[in-house]
Amino acid sequence: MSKTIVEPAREIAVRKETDVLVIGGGPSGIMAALAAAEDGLNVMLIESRSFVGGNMTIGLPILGFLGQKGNQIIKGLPQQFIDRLKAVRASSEHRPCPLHMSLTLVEPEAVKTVALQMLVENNVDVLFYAFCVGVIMEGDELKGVIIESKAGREAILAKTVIDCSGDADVAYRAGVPCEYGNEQGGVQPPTLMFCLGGVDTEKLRTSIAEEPRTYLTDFIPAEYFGQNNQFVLVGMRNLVKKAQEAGLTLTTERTILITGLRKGEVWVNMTRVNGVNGTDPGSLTYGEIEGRHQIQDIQQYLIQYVPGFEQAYFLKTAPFIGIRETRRIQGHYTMTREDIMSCRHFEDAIAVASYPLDIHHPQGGGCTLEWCGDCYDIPFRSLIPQKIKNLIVAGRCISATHEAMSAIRVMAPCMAMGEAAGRAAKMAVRAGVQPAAIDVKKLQEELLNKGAYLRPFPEEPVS
Ligand SMILES: Cc1cc2nc3c(=O)[nH]c(=O)nc-3n(C[C@H](O)[C@H](O)[C@H](O)COP(=O)(O)OP(=O)(O)OC[C@H]3O[C@@H](n4cnc5c(N)ncnc54)[C@H](O)[C@@H]3O)c2cc1C
Repeated sequence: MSKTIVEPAREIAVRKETDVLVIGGGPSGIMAALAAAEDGLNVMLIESRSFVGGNMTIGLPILGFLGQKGNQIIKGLPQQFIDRLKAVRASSEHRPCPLHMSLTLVEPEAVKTVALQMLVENNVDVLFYAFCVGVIMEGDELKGVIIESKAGREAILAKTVIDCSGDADVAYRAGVPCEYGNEQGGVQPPTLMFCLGGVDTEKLRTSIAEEPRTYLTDFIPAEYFGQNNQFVLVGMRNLVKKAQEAGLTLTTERTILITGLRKGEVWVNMTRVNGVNGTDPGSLTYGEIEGRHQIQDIQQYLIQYVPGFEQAYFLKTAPFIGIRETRRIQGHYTMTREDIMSCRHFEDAIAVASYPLDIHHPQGGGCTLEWCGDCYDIPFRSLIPQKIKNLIVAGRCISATHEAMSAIRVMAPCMAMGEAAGRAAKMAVRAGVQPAAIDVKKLQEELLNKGAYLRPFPEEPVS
């Protein structure tokens, strides 16, 4: 056992008592707080950084608004958020994409501003610069959390807590059984995103459309690039190989580029740091150091080998390294690969998703993708943790296997889960019952009334 010390017990101030407390202001947390606050409950959102948005601020397109058949499957509050972004020209349309089903390009700085505006307008009490580090329990009931900040250690008490930390921080500390990674404990590697300016994206896309044999892309047919100037490019494996043979250190097999909303800007999703544990600061620091180190060769590769990058220059890195996977809770139901591949319906569906299984291998530089051909439901039971009361979990750390998580983790479904969790928390507080005991039919009715999408029920019985 490593060396330990005993920290003396001490009295700490209760900073706030609230109805609903949301931990984490990423895609799921923003929607959870907005939904919970909709008709007047006291809602607080704690975020460790100085802005909301989570991974929506690291230069990624939002994936998953459209399903594999092209229909829009994420609506409701997430769509209202996109509409607000569109009003300030900070979001694209939901563009169909043969690989990702759809991509919605958003401007990271506007995400921070617009999401915060919406939270403030809805009277959500947002607290930045505060880390949730512990829980307050009475038996198996979660009564609140402990936060640490410049102000020291303080308590927040809440009737219902929603864990949207991505890492299941609250659930884990409360004693909810959690899993980490695949059967060998391997997690999908993180990526430090970065952005280049001065890219001739017109030249890039026309080169692919006109010379598909030279610029080979994965899954997405070359003609697609001839159609529009906002796209995600995955592939050019031959060029990556060539650059590696010429001595550049590239840790991924594929070129992954995302056009920004601003002319000439391209976000690069190509650093990979295998073995990083996103719940350990030492490991995260290693990820940041190694991620930054990798950028130099990737930039050189793009300038030397990829058309349109000849005049490219470095603009910025994302505000933090993007963590794909850490803990997942064990809930009342654990979503599996089979649920996704069989497009499964659930009686207690609270969101519909369609994104494929997409596993960046924990070792090596490869990736596996598998499509089910349509949509699958996310059941409410996967948001309800085992053993602990007063807690709902939303976002990438819900109860799902390593494989199923690789599909439900993209941001549009995370937002839809957040909305459902917020509405469920509101119902639980109003009725004075546990989240697990709310009437899920009423939750589904409210979701539909508020514009969310749920699939019509099939004729045959479902579980
Ligand atoms: C490199 C990379 C590429 C990806 N590509 C895409 C893509 O192209 N499109 C797509 O849709 N999805 C993509 N994803 C997946 C997606 O971004 C995430 O799965 C999704 O953002 C998860 O949402 P979330 O709300 O669960 O968590 P997050 O977005 O991680 O948000 C969690 C928030 O909680 C805060 N927080 C965490 N712990 C605490 C704490 N203890 N106290 C206080 N605050 C806390 C964090 O600061 C953060 O703001 C990618 C992920 C990565 C890492």
